[in-house]
Amino acid sequence: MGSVSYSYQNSPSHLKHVVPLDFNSVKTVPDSHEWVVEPHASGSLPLINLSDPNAKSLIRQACEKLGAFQVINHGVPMNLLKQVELETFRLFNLPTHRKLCALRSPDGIVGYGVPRIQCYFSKLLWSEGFSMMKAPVEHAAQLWPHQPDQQTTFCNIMEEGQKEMKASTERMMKLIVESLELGPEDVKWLKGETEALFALNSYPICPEPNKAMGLGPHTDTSLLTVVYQSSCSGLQFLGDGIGWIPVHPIPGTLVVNVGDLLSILTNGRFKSVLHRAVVNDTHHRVSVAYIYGPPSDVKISPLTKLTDDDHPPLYRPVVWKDYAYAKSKHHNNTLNFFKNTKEEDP
Ligand SMILES: C=C1C[C@]23C[C@H]1CC[C@H]2[C@@]12CCC[C@@](C)(C(=O)O1)[C@H]2[C@@H]3C(=O)O
Ligand SMILES: O=C(O)CCC(=O)C(=O)O
Ligand SMILES: [Fe+2]
Repeated sequence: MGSVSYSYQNSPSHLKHVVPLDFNSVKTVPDSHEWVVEPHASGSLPLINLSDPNAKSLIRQACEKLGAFQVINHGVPMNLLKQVELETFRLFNLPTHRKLCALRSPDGIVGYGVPRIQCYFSKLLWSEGFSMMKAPVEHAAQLWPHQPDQQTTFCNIMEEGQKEMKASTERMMKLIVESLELGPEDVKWLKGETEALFALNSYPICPEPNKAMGLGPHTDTSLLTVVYQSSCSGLQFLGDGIGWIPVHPIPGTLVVNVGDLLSILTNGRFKSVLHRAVVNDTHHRVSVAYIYGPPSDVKISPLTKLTDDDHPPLYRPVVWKDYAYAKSKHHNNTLNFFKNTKEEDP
């Protein structure tokens, strides 16, 4: 990958779903990236203090009603979040040819490239991403080949960020389980090696933000996704009968949303909520998502205690990997694809 400016237009067609547009080189939104962006509504996300004695029931209500909320007192140090953000800017501000040295393989999950959900949409997205699991040692060496100190700093901060996000997410999962009047014995696998993906998202400044989309409407495949979006808005959740609810950033908060697997686990009680990220013409926005799922060998199915004769299990058991694979085929219809078909009476 020796060449300098490597724009999407010049890339072979099989790379169009992997190599992002060279956003700095365009003054208008090209046809390939032109979206009709529905305007947002008014409204806000519930803000929950994790130290509040009522946190449990507030989380349950938020997960049942919208499927998303914001948290404070989440335990992740503010200073660490700022450092993760700084390193995220360092990465995305690298020249395009350098970022392409850490390109994700077309069927891979980790590395640099367009968001994996690009394949759901006919129009291209105004964003780029970098995902990792644990410390991205090899990718850091490709991104900063002549700066070993920067490689170490990047890896250390990303590792620490994942460690703290994991602890906070596990605390919220515990509250969720208790809020459903269940105990650790009902979800023994939560104590095992849960899997997680750390995804850095970048939304370059867009000359015509009403004609482009950062991340198109999607639900996450995870159990829970926890997002740090710093001081720039862009993330919006679709509320039933409300429309796109923008999340105005409050310093130090994290945004949490229910993913498809948690919706399956709760037999549909918790909503896996559609969300999107819009772009703007003044700020380069970044966000950091901790995408938390079950251990790789655990089949997720509706919890027995949440089902009975009147509430039969709505979904078939599935492991995360198979669910994610099905999602690349069925997109936002994947939950329906895993629905139990009602047996006919004899
Ligand atoms: C295990 C997962 C979770 C995926 C799909 C698959 C691999 C890559 C993940 C992400 C990471 C970036 C945002 C997202 C929306 C995307 O485009 O790719 C995520 C998506 C999801 O949460 O569904
Ligand atoms: O950029 C954001 O705020 C949203 C990111 C997101 O939805 C995701 O990573 O799945
Ligand atoms: Fe998402």
